Amino acid sequence: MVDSLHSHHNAHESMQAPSISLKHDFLPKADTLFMQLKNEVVWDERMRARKTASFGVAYDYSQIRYAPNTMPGFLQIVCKAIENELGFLPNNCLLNFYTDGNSSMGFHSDFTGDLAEGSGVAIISLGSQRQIVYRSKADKSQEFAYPLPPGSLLYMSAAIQDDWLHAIPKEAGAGERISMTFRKIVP
Ligand SMILES: O=C(O)CCC(=O)C(=O)O
Ligand SMILES: [Fe+2]
Repeated sequence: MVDSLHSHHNAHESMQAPSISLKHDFLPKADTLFMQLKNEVVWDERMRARKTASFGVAYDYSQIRYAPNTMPGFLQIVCKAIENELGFLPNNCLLNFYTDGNSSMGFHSDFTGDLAEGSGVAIISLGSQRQIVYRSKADKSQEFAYPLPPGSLLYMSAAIQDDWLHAIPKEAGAGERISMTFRKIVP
């Protein structure tokens, strides 16, 4: 099922929800992939708030440079599934490992200047369910929260980043979560 909410670019836009799309049960066997990534990935610990890893083309993210890294076959399959669903083939997958409910990501917008024309950011969630919260840049009081169950696919167009910040807030009691963020980067 796809929940797609389209904002109308008018004066009341801040009252509209962000035009993300969220598809539940996109990825089968989310638990298996979670365990495989958790155990087999060489996690980068340069960041304080969470562990990360990058596959595919080199990528600069959050002031950290990730070297090019071969995309393993099982991630190439996920990239193909995303191409089927969203119409672009990602060439980078950045993983975020939130070890517990204290791991978080503060409000930010993703840089879109290096994304291929017509593509945005796709996020597959694995492990413990967390919420993503969108906050309107025009009216900070406007916030919209969406639960991200394991196996779900969230898509944000590049344009959403102009009008909205997003965050993964701390959540007491949450367990381990891995998010897989996919981009088609133009070198
Ligand atoms: O972990 C998530 O679902 C959000 C990731 C994110 O916003 C990012 O990597 O920029
Ligand atoms: Fe982000």
